[in-house]
Amino acid sequence: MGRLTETAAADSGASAAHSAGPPPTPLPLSSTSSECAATMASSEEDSTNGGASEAGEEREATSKRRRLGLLATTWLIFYNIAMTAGWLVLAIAIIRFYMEKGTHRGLYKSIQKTLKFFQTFALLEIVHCLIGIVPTSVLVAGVQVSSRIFMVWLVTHSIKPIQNEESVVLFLVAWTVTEITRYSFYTFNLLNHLPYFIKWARYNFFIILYPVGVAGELLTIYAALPYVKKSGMFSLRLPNKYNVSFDYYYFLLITMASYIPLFPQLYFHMLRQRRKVLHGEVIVEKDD
Ligand SMILES: CCCCCCCCCCCCC/C=C/C(=O)SCCNC(=O)CCNC(=O)[C@H](O)C(C)(C)COP(=O)(O)OP(=O)(O)OC[C@H]1O[C@@H](n2cnc3c(N)ncnc32)[C@H](O)[C@@H]1OP(=O)(O)O
Repeated sequence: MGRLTETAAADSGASAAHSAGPPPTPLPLSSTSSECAATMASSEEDSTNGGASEAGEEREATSKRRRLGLLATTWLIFYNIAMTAGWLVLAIAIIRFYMEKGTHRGLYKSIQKTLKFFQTFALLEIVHCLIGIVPTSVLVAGVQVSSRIFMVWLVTHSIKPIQNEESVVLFLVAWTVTEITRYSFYTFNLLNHLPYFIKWARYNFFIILYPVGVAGELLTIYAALPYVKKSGMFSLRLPNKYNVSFDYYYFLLITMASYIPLFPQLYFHMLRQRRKVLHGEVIVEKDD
């Protein structure tokens, strides 16, 4: 797979573009996501810019909403509120479990239904990109969501003996904090009332949480390997009527290896988003 995104950041041009009014943002929502070649300008400048910046932001937000359409905006607000609530419920359940039991053993079992429901619901994020109501690249969202779905259903749900591993707690906590921040960011952003600390959290927490979450995922898959090898689960041995063989053990090894090229791309994508949103850089992104 080639690079997920390519970025040309123009630091100096950004502030000039902003002081002249709303930046020349094309219509990321009107182009198809597979094209996903969009020039995106920042939605906020340094707070030092004061009223002019706020007026520019207001105009940009209004024109963005108009482009998005009432139906899509209403749906996204509903979706983001539901997801924020879902991950909040999960956070409360995790904290309560620890306070009552004082151990992580049994935690996964007690929260698994909520986790499975809301993480599976997140498949809609790929649909949002495909139909063009959010400007995220299908590829970026696809890798992010599918790796989570894979972890939930094909690893943690399917391989019961690993459910009490500490590494499961690691990715659970990283995902939960990330998603509460991310979905509340989208919600407030759509409502045009985004508190700065949520924006700050959205584009800073991931710096630590992404590596923590990925470490948790990789350690969990690693812990699953002996069970998969012993049980031969999800594997197809020859001879069989289809004349194909599949070994889930090697599939897991390949999946672990695929984090090496894929994770840095997601991480650098987020670093670019951070520069765009928090520091006002103009970013040109395109899919391969
Ligand atoms: C079959 C097996 C496959 C296995 C594959 C294995 C390989 C996997 C390797 C990598 C594995 C990663 C696993 C993940 C682990 C974790 O999550 S750990 C916890 C920490 N995680 C994070 O911090 C996640 C960070 N990632 C994300 O936030 C997203 O997933 C993202 C897709 C990368 C985000 O990208 P993007 O959407 O481009 O960034 P934003 O800045 O948030 O949004 C851009 C614009 O889009 C608008 N938008 C997006 N979604 C919505 C929405 N739901 N509602 C409204 N608006 C939305 C957003 O407002 C932005 O708009 P503009 O302001 O106009 O730019």
